[in-house]
Amino acid sequence: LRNHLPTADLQRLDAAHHMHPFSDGDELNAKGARVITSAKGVMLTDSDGAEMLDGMAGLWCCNMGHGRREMADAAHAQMLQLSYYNTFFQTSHPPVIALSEKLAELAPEGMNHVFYASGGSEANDTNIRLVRHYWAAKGKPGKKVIIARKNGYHGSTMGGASLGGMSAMHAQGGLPIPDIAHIDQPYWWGEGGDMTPEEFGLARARQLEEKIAELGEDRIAAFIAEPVQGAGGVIVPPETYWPEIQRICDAHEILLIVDEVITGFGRTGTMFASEGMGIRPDIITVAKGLSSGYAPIGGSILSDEVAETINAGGDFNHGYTYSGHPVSCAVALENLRLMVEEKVVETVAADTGPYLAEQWGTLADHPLVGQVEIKGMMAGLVMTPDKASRAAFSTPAGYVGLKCREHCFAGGLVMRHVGDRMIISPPLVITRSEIDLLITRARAALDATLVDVQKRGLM
Ligand SMILES: Cc1ncc(COP(=O)(O)O)c(CNc2cccc(C(=O)O)c2)c1O
Repeated sequence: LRNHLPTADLQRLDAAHHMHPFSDGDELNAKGARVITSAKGVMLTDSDGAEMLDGMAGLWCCNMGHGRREMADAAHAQMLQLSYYNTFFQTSHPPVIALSEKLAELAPEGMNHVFYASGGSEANDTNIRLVRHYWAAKGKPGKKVIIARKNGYHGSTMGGASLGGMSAMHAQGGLPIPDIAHIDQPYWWGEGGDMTPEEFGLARARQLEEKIAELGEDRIAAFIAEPVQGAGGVIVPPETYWPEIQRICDAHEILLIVDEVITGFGRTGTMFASEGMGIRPDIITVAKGLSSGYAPIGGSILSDEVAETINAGGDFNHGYTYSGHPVSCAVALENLRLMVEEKVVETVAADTGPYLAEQWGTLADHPLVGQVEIKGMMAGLVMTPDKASRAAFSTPAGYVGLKCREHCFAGGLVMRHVGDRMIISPPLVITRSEIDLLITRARAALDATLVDVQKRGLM
């Protein structure tokens, strides 16, 4: 597995044979990738033996932390028992049955059926086809349009990337696919102007009602949104936003898809963010924290009404080879068992989440920081040259963010940048002392970035 090659050799082979996601290949290959070789708890180790605090839980997914032996044992046992069988052709297997039963137990009331995928993008592709099939089964085949939001993120398949509102993704591959519409995001700091957050939240939610009227309710199938935008930069919507979205979905015959790929399984301090934010989904997209990243798995948790309509609608001609993969299901089941047994979500809600909020909040006094936002254990801050005017830096978006990210890595912390916002989403098992380490390293990176910014005369 090439675990013990020197870094330079690993980087050379990586550059020669591996195409990376979301990367500028030549730039990365000239520099050489950072090679992560092992991880334990919240700590990563790279091929030079350098240790880093994994402030991003991998990619928002390692909720239970890295290197849990119980997960390896669950995978090993299942591989020996039944390493693969499909769930097509009227077959099933105990791991997918047990996981589905567990998800029905953990999901919000009245959501008792799961369709599986290998990740969040595939699950959202399922959702596009499923909601269109749902309305056809209801005798309203014209209801095809799905409304989503600019700067939302729903994956990188043709469907997922089309639902997403990232223009750089749409520019490659002729996206979005037909019958996908976007409204603005509820990002007050960047787009709120002179409105109060409360006014802004209502205004942005009402764009949904305006879009429904513009396109015609008889053409709209669903609205999809993340409770809190993740890859968009941890955008926590104003309090007024979601109740208004819910009112609009209730008032008009459209399904509500809540994409909880990031926010699901404890990330915001409740098992699902929907519960904590009073949202009543018809479909919940899940992935990431479902298995804590130990094995690829995603899915769509359906309301009873949606499931019953699909089940009564004849053949639903959709599915994947690895829908309900037995090893992924066994690993996910063990992940959820550990999460519940160790009361991880309760601890996030009552102890480490509030502590992280308190410590993350101290960064608001840093000269570079405009606003800090946090929901459970996903947090963001925006860097600005002028807090009062909420100005952006004159450099291209992301220039200052990239500087800060490099200072983080140099200081032993993985913190993500989205534009000039810095974001964290640590493993939910992070302790108070590890939070202290995270904050110390984040502040040091902000200090070093401030020096860079002042040297360049950016503030
Ligand atoms: C809300 C949401 N929905 C769907 C997906 C797609 O899941 P898959 O990747 O498993 O197909 C995601 C994934 N989120 C994601 C994936 C890759 C990178 C980053 C980033 O923040 O840089 C975020 C996501 O955050």
